[in-house]
Amino acid sequence: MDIVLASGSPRRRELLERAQLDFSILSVDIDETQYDNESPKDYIERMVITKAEAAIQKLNETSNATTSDLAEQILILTSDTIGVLPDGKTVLVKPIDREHAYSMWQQMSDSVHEVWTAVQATHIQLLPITSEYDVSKHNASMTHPAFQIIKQQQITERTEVSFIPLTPQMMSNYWDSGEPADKAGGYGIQGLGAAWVSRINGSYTNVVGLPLSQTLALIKTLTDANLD
Ligand SMILES: Cc1cn([C@H]2C[C@H](O)[C@@H](COP(=O)(O)OP(=O)(O)OP(=O)(O)O)O2)c(=O)[nH]c1=O
Repeated sequence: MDIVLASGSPRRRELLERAQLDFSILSVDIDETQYDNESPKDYIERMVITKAEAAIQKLNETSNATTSDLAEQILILTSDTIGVLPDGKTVLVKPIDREHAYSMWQQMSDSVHEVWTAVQATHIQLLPITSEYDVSKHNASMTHPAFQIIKQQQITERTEVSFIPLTPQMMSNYWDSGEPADKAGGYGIQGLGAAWVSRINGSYTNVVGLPLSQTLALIKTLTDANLD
């Protein structure tokens, strides 16, 4: 079964490459706006499902054109990373601007927050589907192949991250580095952001965006269950 990492994140690609698996990349773009009163758990679970649905739609568009290039069975991996404050409700996402980053960092300064990464593995298979349609008012039907979900499974891994006290100068310098912009909570533990982290409790790769050993276990569960 082919593995497709449906992610535009270079961190996720680099982490999965460390497992020396064959996989390909499919970038998907979805609306990541949190609903009003949506819990962190509901939000992150919805994100990985929506990313998987977007990937299936993209593959189906491709399969209509070039079916022969695609494997008949694919395992799609989608992932989403958020920060969660100790109130258990406030979600830290990618900063939309400097002020947004500062307001998140003020709440994380000299405190502990959690980083949650959800991973969904979605096993899909190319199957014939029949669609009914109306040609010149005569009913007709057409069969064509499309990917359909055979099985899906999710995990969510949580890591505690402690931050040192942050000064306005530190925040200003860090924002100007450009590193925070595309990262949940506005920091990268794998980059300059490491200087702000005094301690972590849990998986490091989870903070970077893909809990590697847990993701590999998930892949194994789904592929073993479905391959001869
Ligand atoms: C906390 C933290 C997050 N991040 C990154 C991981 C994720 O790429 C990003 C959170 O945004 P996500 O929406 O989870 O992912 P993404 O938009 O980068 O990629 P995808 O196409 O898969 O949706 O923040 C770090 O790189 N380092 C960190 O320390």
